[in-house]
Amino acid sequence: MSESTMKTINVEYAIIGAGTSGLGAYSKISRKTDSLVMIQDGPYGTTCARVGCMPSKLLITASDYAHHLTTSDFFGVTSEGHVDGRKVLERLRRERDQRFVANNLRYVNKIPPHHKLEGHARFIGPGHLRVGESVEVKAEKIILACGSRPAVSKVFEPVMDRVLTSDTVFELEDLPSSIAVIGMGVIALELGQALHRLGVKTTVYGRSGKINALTHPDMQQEALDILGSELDIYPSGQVVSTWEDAEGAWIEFEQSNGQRVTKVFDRILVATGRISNVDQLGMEHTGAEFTEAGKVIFDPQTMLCSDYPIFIAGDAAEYLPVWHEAFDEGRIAADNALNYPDPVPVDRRPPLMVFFTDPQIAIIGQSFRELEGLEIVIGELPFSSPRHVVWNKVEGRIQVYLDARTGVILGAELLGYQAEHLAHLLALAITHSMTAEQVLMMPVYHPSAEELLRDVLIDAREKRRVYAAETMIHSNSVPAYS
Ligand SMILES: Cc1cc2nc3c(=O)[nH]c(=O)nc-3n(C[C@H](O)[C@H](O)[C@H](O)COP(=O)(O)OP(=O)(O)OC[C@H]3O[C@@H](n4cnc5c(N)ncnc54)[C@H](O)[C@@H]3O)c2cc1C
Ligand SMILES: NC(=O)c1ccc[n+]([C@@H]2O[C@H](COP(=O)([O-])OP(=O)(O)OC[C@H]3O[C@@H](n4cnc5c(N)ncnc54)[C@H](O)[C@@H]3O)[C@@H](O)[C@H]2O)c1
Repeated sequence: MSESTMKTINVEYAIIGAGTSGLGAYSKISRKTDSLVMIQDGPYGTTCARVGCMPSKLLITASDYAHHLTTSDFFGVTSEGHVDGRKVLERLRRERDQRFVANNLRYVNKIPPHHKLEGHARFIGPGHLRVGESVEVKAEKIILACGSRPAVSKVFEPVMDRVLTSDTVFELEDLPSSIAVIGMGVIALELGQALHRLGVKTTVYGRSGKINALTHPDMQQEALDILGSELDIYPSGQVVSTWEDAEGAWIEFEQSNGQRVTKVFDRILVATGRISNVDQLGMEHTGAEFTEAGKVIFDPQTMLCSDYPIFIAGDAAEYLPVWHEAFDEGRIAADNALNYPDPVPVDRRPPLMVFFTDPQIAIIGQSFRELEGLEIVIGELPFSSPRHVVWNKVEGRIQVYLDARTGVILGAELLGYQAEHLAHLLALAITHSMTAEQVLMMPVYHPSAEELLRDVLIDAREKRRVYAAETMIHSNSVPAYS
């Protein structure tokens, strides 16, 4: 492409990526100026709606129905039925495309054409982007909202025809007969359990032996025990080789005890984490600063990358790669791009994450690992209330971490049926630095799952009293928490 045929666009703001974070940034900046462009490589619609949160939850809901077919006998309700894999996947894509993706596209379609540019953006100099082969963008301030992609290691190269990731699994015409799920993170457990419940012969291969989102060893072990009682799990080891023949894709897995297991599968779902797309932006041309691991240095309170007029948001930042954080970060980045060179730091919300497994896993605020060794008490109970007994869903555990001196709730780890709801109540309490006593003032209906929250806070309160007596701390002493 000669220089003369190259089109150059000069704008004040460029946003790379039209996902949740990029659109969040766009909605703020476009209210203030017309001098902006949002560059999108690949289909519009966002990772969340197309290949992330929404299709995965649609699959999980179908699997819940399948699971009821096999568990309703307990209630004296005999049910018969079978899973039609094609229909499950057709309905998933229909709901996804007609509701979630369509909603997003309606918004994107309303964006004026001169604010949108399609193609792969990469830096060729500070503030200077090449988009595809024929367009250049010169921008004073740039927001990196380019998301992430699934990591697939080289060991799977011989079986790539049978490898799926979260980008491709929802496009299957029919459910596979068997699947190896590689990884024991959130995607592996959510999709692995859903596929298993839909009748796919599923084997999960982990690496560390732990479900690392939970950090208390008892919580990790209980989660593994419960999920392992339903799923075929090899929790620790590594895939040492793969090959394909007429039977399918073979996996040779070396367990941490040195024993090797070899199995054949129709498909392999690789869910071993995601890599930020920032590595494909040519950041070396920007002058930005990097960590030793090669990650762009940024301030999570402003999303500003060092002192350059570059901001980062969403999964690209690899900070808190969940939807509500991508949404927040897009807005924080936009506000600070608008304020540049005077960024305004914001207090981030307490961390919150939910695994939509059964039982669910939820982590709020500071984890046990972060608090270990500090003056805390742990309220702890099995995840059971009269309501859970009624549901016949009594597996799991809840732990709530209190500042031992002040009683302020600092964090919690949950493993239990519909833990998401208690997790949100705890998130509210943590956001407002509430004490267990303050939460215990609210009315709690009987019989409700919230009775479990009340009871675990009473347990924490009692433990705090014992702690105070043992350490002679008066419960109204100077707060350690501020
Ligand atoms: C299977 C799955 C399930 C999930 N479930 C949940 C859930 O239940 N709850 C939850 O909170 N989170 C969930 N997440 C995470 C959530 O989807 C992400 O945190 C969120 O979508 C990230 O948004 P984003 O804007 O950072 O990135 P994206 O939405 O991925 O947007 C980035 C965009 O940038 C484009 N792009 C990349 N490079 C370039 C370039 N060089 N030039 C131009 N454009 C570029 C990409 O094509 C993409 O469209 C899930 C993720 C997955 C994969
Ligand atoms: N409910 C939700 O909020 C939700 C659901 C799905 C995805 N997501 C987002 O998507 C992101 C990606 O999810 P993910 O599950 O891919 O990543 P993850 O980081 O949660 O889990 C990856 C897992 O793979 C393991 N692993 C890595 N390399 C391995 C190997 N070679 N062999 C075996 N195991 C290996 C890791 O130990 C880890 O347990 C998450 O960070 C999450 O934020 C969120």
